[in-house]
Amino acid sequence: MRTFHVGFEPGHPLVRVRLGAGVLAEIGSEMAALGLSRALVLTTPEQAAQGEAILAQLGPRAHARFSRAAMHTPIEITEAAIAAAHGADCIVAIGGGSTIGLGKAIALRTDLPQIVLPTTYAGSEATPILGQTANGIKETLRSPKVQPEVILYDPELVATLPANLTVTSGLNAMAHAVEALYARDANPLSDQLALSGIRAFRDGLPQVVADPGNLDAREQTLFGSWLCGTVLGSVGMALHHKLCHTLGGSFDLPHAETHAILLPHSAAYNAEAAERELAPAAELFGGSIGGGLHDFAASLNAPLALRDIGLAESDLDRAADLAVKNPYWNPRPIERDAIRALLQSAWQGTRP
Ligand SMILES: NC(=O)c1ccc[n+]([C@@H]2O[C@H](COP(=O)([O-])OP(=O)(O)OC[C@H]3O[C@@H](n4cnc5c(N)ncnc54)[C@H](O)[C@@H]3O)[C@@H](O)[C@H]2O)c1
Ligand SMILES: O=C(O)CCC(=O)CC(=O)O
Repeated sequence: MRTFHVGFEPGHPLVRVRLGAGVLAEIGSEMAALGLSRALVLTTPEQAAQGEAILAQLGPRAHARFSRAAMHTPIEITEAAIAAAHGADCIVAIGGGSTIGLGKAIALRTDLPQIVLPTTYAGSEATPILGQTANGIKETLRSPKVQPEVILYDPELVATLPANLTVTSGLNAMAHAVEALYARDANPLSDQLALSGIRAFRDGLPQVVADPGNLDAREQTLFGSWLCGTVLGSVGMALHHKLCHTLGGSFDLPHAETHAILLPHSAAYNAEAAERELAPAAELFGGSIGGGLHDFAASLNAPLALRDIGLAESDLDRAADLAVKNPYWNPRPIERDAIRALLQSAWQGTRP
């Protein structure tokens, strides 16, 4: 089992990270080390039984369970969770980005410390970023208040992740790292974190798909998730994340699948403008970043086409309009016709 403490910017809290099979059993000792004794345990409805098991594990250190976490952190659910948090002195979140997002939203408003146990590869646990939705509009903020204090990565928790979510969630994590390579504020440390994260998934994902219970490979991919989440939290994102937020927010497309489908296309869009920055990643996928990522995703049976996850072809014009509406930095200029062509290609699932 590995334990380390990391902090990147002045004013941001030091994060305690533990990684290894069996670390799930350490929630109580982590609470004790922080002087905490009344945990609010968070899950989605689908993972309520896992939350119940944690309540039993924590015994007198358990305060209550709230199992209504939902994608994109709707504000009404946060308000209900804050009511359930009354009397608690910490949050224990077990789940993917949705559950961790709810913990962050509560922490933003209450300052309760967070102990998180990720069960997907999305990487939210490693960032000071919170996306939340009010009146159908999703907004993203950055604050040291939302960064979880303790992350417990237990490979046994991702071993139950269904094959499709294993693959799409892994590609979601890789997307953070690919965009970090050409970020305007990239630096030598973020480059190394990003490349190590991409490599961890390039090597580990095929192994966990072939053998979901392979705990060594699950640990390698969880470590990749921490690397990719950490770069997401450290440098700015560009075209790929903006497109995913547009498609997720305005067309209600599922988060991880949308990332998985768009990644080869957004990487290809930027391939020439960021040739030098992307070169080490392209090398990991046979020399072509867009085509190589497409082949990698196809080899893992990832969804490849937006038409297969609910986007209508008639939505592509509006999606392109929305994607170019608010200008943002990207290595290649954001041009409406080129974005429309990218979306067409991603809708059809064509190899870029
Ligand atoms: N703020 C950030 O830094 C950040 C980073 C990445 C993602 N996100 C946010 O996270 C959300 C998406 O998170 P996600 O992709 O992890 O999905 P999720 O948390 O919504 O989980 C998807 C489904 O899989 C289930 N699940 C999770 N782990 C499981 C497991 N091990 N076994 C069986 N079922 C399991 C969940 O209960 C849920 O039903 C989005 O809202 C996204 O915006 C935020
Ligand atoms: O919660 C969000 O949507 C913000 C974090 C983010 O951009 C990561 C992602 O899209 O995977």
